[in-house]
Amino acid sequence: MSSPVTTGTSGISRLSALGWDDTFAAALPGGTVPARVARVDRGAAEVAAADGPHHAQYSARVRRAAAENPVALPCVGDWVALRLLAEGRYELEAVLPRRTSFVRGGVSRDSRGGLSGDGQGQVLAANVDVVFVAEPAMHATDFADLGRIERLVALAWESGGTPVVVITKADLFDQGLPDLLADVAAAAPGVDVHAVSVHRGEGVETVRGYLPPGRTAVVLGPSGAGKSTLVNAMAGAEVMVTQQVRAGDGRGRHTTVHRELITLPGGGLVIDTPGIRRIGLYDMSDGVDRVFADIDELAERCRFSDCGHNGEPGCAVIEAVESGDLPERRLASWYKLQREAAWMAARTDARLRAEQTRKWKIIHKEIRRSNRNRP
Ligand SMILES: Nc1nc2c(ncn2[C@@H]2O[C@H](COP(=O)(O)OP(=O)(O)OP(=O)(O)O)[C@@H](O)[C@H]2O)c(=O)[nH]1
Ligand SMILES: [Zn+2]
Repeated sequence: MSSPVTTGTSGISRLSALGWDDTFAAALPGGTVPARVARVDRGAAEVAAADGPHHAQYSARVRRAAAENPVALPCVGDWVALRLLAEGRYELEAVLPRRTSFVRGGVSRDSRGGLSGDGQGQVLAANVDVVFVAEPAMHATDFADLGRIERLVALAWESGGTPVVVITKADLFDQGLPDLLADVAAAAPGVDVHAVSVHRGEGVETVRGYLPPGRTAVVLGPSGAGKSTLVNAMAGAEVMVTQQVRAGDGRGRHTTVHRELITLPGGGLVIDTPGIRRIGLYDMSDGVDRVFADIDELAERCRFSDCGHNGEPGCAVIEAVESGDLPERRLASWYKLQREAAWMAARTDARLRAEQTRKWKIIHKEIRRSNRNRP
């Protein structure tokens, strides 16, 4: 019997161009066809399947699961199982297990790479392989911000994807570029770093090389970093709306309103959603450890295993700062991200929250008592 769910060879190659592979195939329920989510609406998704684009309503099961935990909601980049209801009418029956995901709030990745946590997380993008962290060599009157790179690289690791730092607008900073690249490499150990000037056509091919057919990327970075310009250059066409920098303050503006899963001509995909554009710092404690692997390594030589590198005796990290081996800026950045990560965790972890409330009550009591005892 020929079923409507058969996918021919040309369909398979179209699917693999979208990132489909054996791992996803193994998770596909019987009697369904695979598709990738290109955009989500309330209760429905625009998807790309082997035979083209479809509009698919969420099944009752998907809606129930999402009501319980929003992480179960389909998001851009998800691979999903479609069931044919009637000629041309599909239902989105299941979200296939995500390989990577950008989650905002409340949820973190467990040791097996799955998602855990009891907070109200929201998945911003899924199954992203490469995370380009775009930072302009120079932007208005500011130089590249190493702290922002560290933050976004940590976020990239946390997603499960592979970060690649792209220093954009290299043409604006010829002189300092070698030093800058060395600083960036030190700020993101184990991460590839490239300089790009789209205006001069330099470095674009190198970055393009990370996106063969079927690989999916996001580009993170501040507004005006040149993200859209870079994607358009990689595409060889205008696939993203770029913003002319406003006269006067030299800053770009958010203008991208369009499809959210972009297939580059010649292969590779780019996810660009409003959420990904606004991504800041969410749950990222693992990511912080990884981006500060050098500090982690030094910390093994601290006298106390739980050393906070904050004036404890025998602290190898402080010693490294004093001897000049570790830039002081980097330790300051570590403090800051560590605090933020702890705060994010505290905010979303009910148990920890209760414990902190208790702690604060005790502290407040102490304060009140010491105030009372004041002469
Ligand atoms: N000098 C120089 N300017 C660039 C380069 N690439 C991009 N720009 C300029 O930077 C400005 C912002 O570029 P966009 O690509 O719109 O930046 P974006 O990161 O997508 O910005 P948002 O959409 O606001 O997030 C534009 O005026 C670009 O022409 C480059 O290689 N060199
Ligand atoms: Zn220490």
